[in-house]
Amino acid sequence: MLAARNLTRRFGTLLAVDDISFEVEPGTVLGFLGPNGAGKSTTMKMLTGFLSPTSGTAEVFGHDIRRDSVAARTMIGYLPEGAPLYGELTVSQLLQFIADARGFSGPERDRRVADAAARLELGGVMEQTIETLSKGFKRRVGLAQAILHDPPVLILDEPTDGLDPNQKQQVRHLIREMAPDKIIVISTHILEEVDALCSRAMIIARGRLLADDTPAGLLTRSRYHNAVTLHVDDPERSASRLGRLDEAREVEVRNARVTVFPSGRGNLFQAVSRLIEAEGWEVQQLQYEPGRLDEVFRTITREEAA
Ligand SMILES: Nc1ncnc2c1ncn2[C@@H]1O[C@H](COP(=O)(O)OP(=O)(O)OP(=O)(O)O)[C@@H](O)[C@H]1O
Repeated sequence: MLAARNLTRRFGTLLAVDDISFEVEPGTVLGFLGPNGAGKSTTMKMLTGFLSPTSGTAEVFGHDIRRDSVAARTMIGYLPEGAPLYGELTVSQLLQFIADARGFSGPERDRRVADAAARLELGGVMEQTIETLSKGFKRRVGLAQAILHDPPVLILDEPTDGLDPNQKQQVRHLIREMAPDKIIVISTHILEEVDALCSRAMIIARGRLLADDTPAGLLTRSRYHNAVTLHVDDPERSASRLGRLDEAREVEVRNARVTVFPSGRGNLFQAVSRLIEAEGWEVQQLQYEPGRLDEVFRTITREEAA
């Protein structure tokens, strides 16, 4: 497994990462969420041995990243922020160089390079120098070098940053495909990505770990969790009627939409549906709300700031 043990990093007087600890098992895609400057990249750099912690450490399947660095790094594939690469090399040269550095030679080296290139669809740019590639292709070359040795742990700093919608889908598909037997840690600003990809999510702000849960668990913290939203012709009148339901705790009207919050008694969705039918309301849209991740994110990170 991958473990962070009291990871802490200072830059001068700035406490960028403040005593972060967690453990991750194979089969997990862990998403780091947080505002700009929260400490996500710094945490990832320390997990990969790229940056020394001020205190604390990380462990990869029992290998301490500080004391047993080579063994730990062998088990990690890392996509750094911005994917810094050697611009003057061609994609083929870079991947061969990485394969050499990872200890492969002969046909095995060629097979690894071909396989990583195929998985990231780099076939058309293999002989192009990296500095002439588009941002999305650079990102994909960065991903190819991270997965080339098929490591059990992947640390990917904003893996879909700069990719067009098709490429985003393709990279998410690749991550999902690799997920069952690996530990994958990604950082992202895209909340829908957490829902689509992650089995676990951590919210980090000001260097501190503020929430550690499944995406579904985070949604239960939303005030919209289990609420019902409807688009009706006369929202104010409907809202006042809906507010009298025993199943409703509170009603809110916003942008001509009525949201009814559950009291915890009975089934709110059924009660709202029955009322719509009984009253003969014209309803354009009726929606059950699992919860809103953007609201949970804002609430948790704002509470911290306050
Ligand atoms: N080498 C460095 N020297 C000084 N300060 C640094 C250094 N690296 C990072 N920081 C600071 O540490 C804090 C955390 O930065 P970090 O890059 O880890 O945030 P992040 O969560 O990855 O942000 P983003 O979402 O914008 O990528 C920021 O305030 C940043 O300016």
